[in-house]
Amino acid sequence: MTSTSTRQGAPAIELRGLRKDFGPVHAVRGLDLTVEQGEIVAFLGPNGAGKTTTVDMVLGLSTPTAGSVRVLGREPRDAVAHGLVAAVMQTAGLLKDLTVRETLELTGSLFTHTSSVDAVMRRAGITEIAGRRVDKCSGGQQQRLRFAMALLSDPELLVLDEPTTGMDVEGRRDFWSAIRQDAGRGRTILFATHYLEEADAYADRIVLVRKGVVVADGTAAQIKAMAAGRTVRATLPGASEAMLTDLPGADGIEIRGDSVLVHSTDTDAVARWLLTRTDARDLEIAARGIEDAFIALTSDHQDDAAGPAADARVPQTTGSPA
Ligand SMILES: Nc1ncnc2c1ncn2[C@@H]1O[C@H](COP(=O)(O)OP(=O)(O)OP(=O)(O)O)[C@@H](O)[C@H]1O
Repeated sequence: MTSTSTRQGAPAIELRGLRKDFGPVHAVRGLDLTVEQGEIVAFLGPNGAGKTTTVDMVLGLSTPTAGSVRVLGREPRDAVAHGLVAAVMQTAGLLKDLTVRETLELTGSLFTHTSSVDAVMRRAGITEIAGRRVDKCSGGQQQRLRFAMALLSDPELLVLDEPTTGMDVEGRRDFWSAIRQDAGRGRTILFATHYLEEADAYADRIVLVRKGVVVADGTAAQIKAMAAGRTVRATLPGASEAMLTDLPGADGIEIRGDSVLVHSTDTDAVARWLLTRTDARDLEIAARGIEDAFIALTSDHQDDAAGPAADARVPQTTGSPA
């Protein structure tokens, strides 16, 4: 990789107080994040959390309303111009009449320094489809072609924005296996995704965003630990929110007819309170699935002033994960 062009020791990405407004929409609301060189970071969050808006600013495609972005110690556009950063975007256009090899040769002709077309095809796992026309490639193969295009400049930082959206299970697995093998070479990778299991399987570190700010930052194990919790289900005739305002330790409460579901990390306290302070009966306590936990961490219940996101937050890591 072109390490001589990188500022020595500079973080791969440094975002400070980053904000982006689109008129009245506050898409990013004061986001701080440091990604060290060599880290593989998943940028995870629900629809509209601000992932793409942030990625666009990292790539110099848009400018912040406030705050700063540094990429490998440089302004984003400068880093991109030096070939230090490349992106794999779901929507990036491909010319459908060209073959895979022709696409890469054409892209390579735009750079002064490039890796060989054969080498990037090998690394992206598309050597066997070199002669195939782009419009005959599956969605997954097209994404691996975009990955190969991104590798041509041998970038220090690779940014992937929801790279596997719409791909089937096999396509996603092949895509990630190619990315993972390449990441072994020390490249920094930031990928935005909706898929918790992808973040879990492929990232050293998960940064969870919600409404334009970071709400959790840690290893997959740390995120899962903070997302851990259980659900208390009880029958409570005539249940209402007003009856449950003093309920201790609830991360979220759902009322469905005469049933109450309470998400909590201290389900003993919840159960005790329900049994002693209300007419609740038929209590069941069950572990939450990881998807439920993710929803709990990023749901609107987190808006409460003393919301559990603040309580459960994993200390922000500024270096590589242990
Ligand atoms: N160009 C724009 N003009 C107006 N609003 C925008 C624009 N781009 C994004 N937004 C809004 O900013 C917020 C953040 O959007 P963004 O696309 O960054 O979220 P995201 O986390 O990438 O979501 P998704 O997972 O759905 O792709 C959303 O409310 C979105 O509607």
